[in-house]
Amino acid sequence: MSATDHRYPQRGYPPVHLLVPVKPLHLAKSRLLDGGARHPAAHTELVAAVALDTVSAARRAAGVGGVVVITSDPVLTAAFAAMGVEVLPDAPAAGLNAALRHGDAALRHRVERVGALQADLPALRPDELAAAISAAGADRSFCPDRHGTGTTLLLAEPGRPLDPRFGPGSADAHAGSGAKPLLGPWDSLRCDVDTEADLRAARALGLGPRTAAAV
Ligand SMILES: Nc1nc2c(ncn2[C@@H]2O[C@H](COP(=O)(O)OP(=O)(O)OP(=O)(O)O)[C@@H](O)[C@H]2O)c(=O)[nH]1
Ligand SMILES: C=C(OP(=O)(O)O)C(=O)O
Repeated sequence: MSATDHRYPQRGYPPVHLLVPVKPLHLAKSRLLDGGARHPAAHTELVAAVALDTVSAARRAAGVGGVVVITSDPVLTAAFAAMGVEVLPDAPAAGLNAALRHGDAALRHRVERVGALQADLPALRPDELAAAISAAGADRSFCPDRHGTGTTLLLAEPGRPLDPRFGPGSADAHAGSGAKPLLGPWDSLRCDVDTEADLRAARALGLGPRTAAAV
């Protein structure tokens, strides 16, 4: 679909509803925990703070019609509900892409466009997410992480399935699925946090308030 798609001549493109999957806190971000730098309780607090900052920033981005978290973690479910964020349980509990496909199916009958955003973007700036969504137009698109191998954002074409291909080498997998790479100067959108080095990079960009307090 081209950026001048005739279906959206006057009002621009439909807003995207972003699915944000998060593992149960005690299982999430094991590579950060393996660094041994913090106590398990501090680790879960940090992972929760990162997810909350990510979602909070995403909700404030132009072009985002809503954010729906996919998780079975009870602490996260309560925290997001308190923020007024819709939460879907993790089904069929068969990994990240299965959870996203399930969320896509749950949403697509009631929204025009679905996307997926990683939950580990603690420096995310709403203006950078908005700029990436704008650059996507109505095309199936993805934003590679700062290493160029992973994916932080995937946008389906309006009315089309998300067809997520997250996992090792997902940037190539998404490009191979016909998605357009979004390669603008959006450091905060590209800085997902898997390791202590990633966390330092995010800190240099400026952490969200909950993450800043947790580190
Ligand atoms: N709901 C849900 N989210 C998942 C699942 N697997 C991964 N995620 C989330 O998807 C995002 C990307 O996953 P990774 O970057 O590999 O994060 P992770 O699995 O927590 O990290 P590692 O343990 O270090 O591999 C993270 O926010 C995870 O919490 C899953 O099976 N269900
Ligand atoms: C699952 C992914 O995240 P990460 O590479 O951070 O594990 C991905 O980028 O597809």
